[in-house]
Amino acid sequence: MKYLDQINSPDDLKQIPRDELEAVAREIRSRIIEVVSKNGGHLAPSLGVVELTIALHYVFDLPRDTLIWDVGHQSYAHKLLTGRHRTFDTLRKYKGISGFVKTKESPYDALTVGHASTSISAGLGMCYAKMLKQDKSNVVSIIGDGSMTAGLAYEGLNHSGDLQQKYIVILNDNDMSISANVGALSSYLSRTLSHKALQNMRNQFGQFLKSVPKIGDDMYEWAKRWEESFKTFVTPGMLFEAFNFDYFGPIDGHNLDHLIDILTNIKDPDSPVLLHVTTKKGKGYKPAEKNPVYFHGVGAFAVDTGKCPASKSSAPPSYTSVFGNCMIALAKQNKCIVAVTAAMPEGTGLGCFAEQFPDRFIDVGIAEQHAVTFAAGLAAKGAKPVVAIYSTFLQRGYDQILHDVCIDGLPVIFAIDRGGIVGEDGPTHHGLFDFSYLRSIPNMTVMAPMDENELVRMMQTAVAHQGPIALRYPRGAGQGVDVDYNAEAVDIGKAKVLRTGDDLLIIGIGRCVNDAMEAAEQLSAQGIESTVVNARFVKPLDADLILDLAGKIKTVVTIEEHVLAGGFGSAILELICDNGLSGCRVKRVGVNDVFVEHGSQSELRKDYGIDAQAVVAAGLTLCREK
Ligand SMILES: Cc1ncc(C[n+]2csc(CCOP(=O)(O)OP(=O)(O)O)c2C)c(N)n1
Ligand SMILES: CC(=O)[C@@H](O)[C@H](O)COP(=O)(O)O
Ligand SMILES: [Mg+2]
Repeated sequence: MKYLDQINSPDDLKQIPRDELEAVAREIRSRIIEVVSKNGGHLAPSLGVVELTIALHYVFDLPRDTLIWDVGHQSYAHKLLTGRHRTFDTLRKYKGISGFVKTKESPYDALTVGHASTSISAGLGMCYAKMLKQDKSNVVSIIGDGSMTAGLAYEGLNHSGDLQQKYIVILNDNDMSISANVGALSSYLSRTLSHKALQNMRNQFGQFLKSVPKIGDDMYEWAKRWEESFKTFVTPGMLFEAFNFDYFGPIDGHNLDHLIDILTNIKDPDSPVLLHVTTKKGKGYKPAEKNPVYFHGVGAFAVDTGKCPASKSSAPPSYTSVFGNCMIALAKQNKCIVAVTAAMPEGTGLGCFAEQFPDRFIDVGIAEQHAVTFAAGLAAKGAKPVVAIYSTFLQRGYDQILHDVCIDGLPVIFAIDRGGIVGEDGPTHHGLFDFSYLRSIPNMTVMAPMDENELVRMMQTAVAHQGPIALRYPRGAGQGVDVDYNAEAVDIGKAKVLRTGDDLLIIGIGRCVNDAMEAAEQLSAQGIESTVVNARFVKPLDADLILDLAGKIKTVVTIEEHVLAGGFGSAILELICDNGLSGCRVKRVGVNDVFVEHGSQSELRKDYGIDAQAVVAAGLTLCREK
């Protein structure tokens, strides 16, 4: 590619004549579409910021100046301009480059991101650290309108206005989150001239007014009020002006010349500046422009049609789709059921629910803390809220779960999707900590289904339960079992023996129960007969059953798609130890004390040892030591 082949850093970009940058943008779009059509990824967000990315790399002195991309899912152009054009084919692939901004990957990646709305707080911190070192280089955070719905963003804005650091925030407003954006963020009508000279003239005029004897101050205040009311009327940047940011915009985020001029004007600010740019999500690829929701995060697709290969009809339904169908069935029976999502209606399978029960479907935006406490309020007044939030994003609402739901034991259901290894999104998105962060909270019940039919049964259990309860299930296809949406509930704290054998006890939780069964078959072929238990509950454990079996068999293997620290296996160890079961030896299969990288779920499960082979190895070791 004529331009990308010669760009290994932003300095190379600066050598390109300004009137050829549009051609660079075309090449970048073509490269992004080419690779994402094969690897999958966040196409629409990245296509929407191609010009903005070029302008930022053209104006600022990277990596001395610091760019912080919020979420980082829109960073493909940034990667292509910072030496990753030749490795871009490995995007999101196992041991390839990440689909998000990642400090380990490049000196141009200032912060590892993936969870939304962190860029303002982190950027302010970087500003302050630079100030302490008399480092006058710029810090620029780029945050989307969807990510501006999170409270954390306002905490950062509020503090920025107080610290008055030399800081630039760019609001990339494409009027979309993953779905249509929610919340009161107003659409912006006009723009404020940003030219520094005009800003200087404004300041000089103010000084002149103040200098007029006797009436100067009053005239200045009057002029100031007039300007504020004009700006408030014409460019409602008042939200940001209230945070002591100088607001500029909104400007066309696809007009390269305009962007370069304005960024040049606002560079090296004397106080916090917010530049509001409007962009089109999916810009430059018609299917993505037409359907930015679908192309927000997409699998492999045919470039000419924009169509993804039809999923094999034989593929089992996803846990997510079964959850969505189950919610509709339950809501028909129970008028109290209300679904709450944090900006992920499609991802959590609630799209159809929202259509059928619009009054009982609430999307709070990217506001997981609010979602949980809002649900606590719903429950406190008789509703039966189902909070559907991915495991990794629910981490953001931990205190709200503990403080606002569990202390009072309010009947909130947590439908925790993406539990376990999620695959290509990598370490910022794997849901590997929820057993630990939930089971330590009094009044909380934690369960995980072994298959999609058991998910339905556990949802029945959850709706009937009069207290906080969480069920956690994985990303992707189910086990291919029949699903009975009228199946009866499972009894809380009761496990199920799936297979008997005297040589080894294998206890699995969630989808890992299937690995346990596979391992038992492999061990049987080697003369080792196992009892396999589907634990169903992380809390409360089926203590009587587990202690009885472990006391008899003495060799135990646990398996979970979760970190070992504080997870399901730890709970089994605590139970066995606390009950003085002597001579009982336990091996836990789970994720060691590391962050799991990105790749396919199957590659990662194999690489991190969360599979039948790992159970077989642990079982053989224990039995040989008998
Ligand atoms: C804390 C958190 N919640 C939810 C998500 C899922 N998520 C990723 S991108 C996104 C929408 C972001 O919208 P915006 O900031 O406007 O960026 P755009 O995709 O429009 O460029 C959401 C909800 C996340 N990454 N982090
Ligand atoms: C960027 C982001 O956080 C989301 O788009 C996330 O990647 C969605 O994950 P799923 O693809 O599992 O719904
Ligand atoms: Mg957006």
